[in-house]
Amino acid sequence: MAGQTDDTKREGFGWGIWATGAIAAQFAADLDHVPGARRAAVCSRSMETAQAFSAKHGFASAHADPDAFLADPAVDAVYIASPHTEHCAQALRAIAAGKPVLIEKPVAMTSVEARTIEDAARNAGVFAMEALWTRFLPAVQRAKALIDDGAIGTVRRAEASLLFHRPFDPEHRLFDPARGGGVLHDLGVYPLSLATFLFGAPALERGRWQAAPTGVDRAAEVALTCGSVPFTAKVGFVEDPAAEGRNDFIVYGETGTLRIDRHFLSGPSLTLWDRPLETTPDPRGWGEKLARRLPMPGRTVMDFARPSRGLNFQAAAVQAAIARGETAHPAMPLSDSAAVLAIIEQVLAAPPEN
Ligand SMILES: NC(=O)C1=CN([C@@H]2O[C@H](COP(=O)(O)OP(=O)(O)OC[C@H]3O[C@@H](n4cnc5c(N)ncnc54)[C@H](OP(=O)(O)O)[C@@H]3O)[C@@H](O)[C@H]2O)C=CC1
Ligand SMILES: O=C1OC[C@@H](O)[C@H](O)[C@H]1O
Repeated sequence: MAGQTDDTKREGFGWGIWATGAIAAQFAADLDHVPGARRAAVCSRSMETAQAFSAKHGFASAHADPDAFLADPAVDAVYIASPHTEHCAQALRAIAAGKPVLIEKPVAMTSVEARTIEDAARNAGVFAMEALWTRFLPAVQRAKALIDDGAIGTVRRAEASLLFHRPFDPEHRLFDPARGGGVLHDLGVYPLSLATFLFGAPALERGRWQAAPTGVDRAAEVALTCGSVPFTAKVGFVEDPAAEGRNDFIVYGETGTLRIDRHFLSGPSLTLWDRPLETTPDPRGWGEKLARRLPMPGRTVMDFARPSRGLNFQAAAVQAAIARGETAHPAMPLSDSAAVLAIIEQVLAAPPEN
């Protein structure tokens, strides 16, 4: 262990971060926007890396031994930011040590693993949640309230896309089977989980996918019924930047239409139309970009600009749930995480189409 935590100076809620990659750095930065949060400790596979990350982001201590990290009394909760394949084992280890856990998405590789984490947390009386930050964004919370309050009438159907420019690279975790590569686990969880949150439990109607040269899924289309709402999602890692998707989430109601705008996973804004539409304008077009700045009859744009990436809202929700003595968050229960992984398993059980 490097660094010292002076017990007399420990105030607030101490976060420990397990892993030091890209999202770990963004979470560490977003802790600036979490009231009461304190940067307690970092754990890496290498002490040198842990110390460098700790120094850069202002953590109190650095660890290369997970047992010492999990025994650190300054850590009130652990944020797991490793590749998907590590999530389940690390979460179970943290729970066994009595540390609440916020586990990056996907919470695990399989629905069975997700349920194992859920059972372990419940039995130990320790908090656990998938870090599906999108559910906690103010724009998404507002979208749910609008839908539930009937602002667009009965929901007829919904659709979403997330196609990101990610050229094939066999070394990258996204394409590496050993590190949980594949678009459904990486991006697919966003639309599937959000549809589950907004409309209800998912049931698979149809699914298809294409494989990357490493065998993992690089594109997929999924049709679900969530609650009673038909929902379709397209996800992909695309070679050509021009092939990126609309990356928005559209809810078609009987009296209105609501769009969580591009890129919906970070909830930058909402657009509400006061009438039912069969489609909405493509957010990538210049006309649409201009239209969003101008007042338009029958159309309201709600802006949710913020200084953070948006990981802070889930962290604040976790702190509050732990303060209430909960072992799960009502807005993101692990049963939903398991249900989404079960859908992904059903889709990938069929052979790829290429
Ligand atoms: N919420 C969001 O917006 C995002 C979430 N994610 C999720 O976060 C997780 C991590 O993604 P990301 O940060 O992009 O990944 P990175 O590859 O950038 O970082 C992963 C880190 O995990 C640690 N690690 C532990 N075991 C391994 C291993 N076997 N191989 C490689 N690294 C390992 C490493 O830290 P060390 O060397 O210190 O041990 C590494 O730096 C994923 O599950 C992903 O789905 C990712 C991006 C955005
Ligand atoms: O969670 C994520 O969101 C943003 C993507 O770029 C990244 O691949 C994914 O892990």
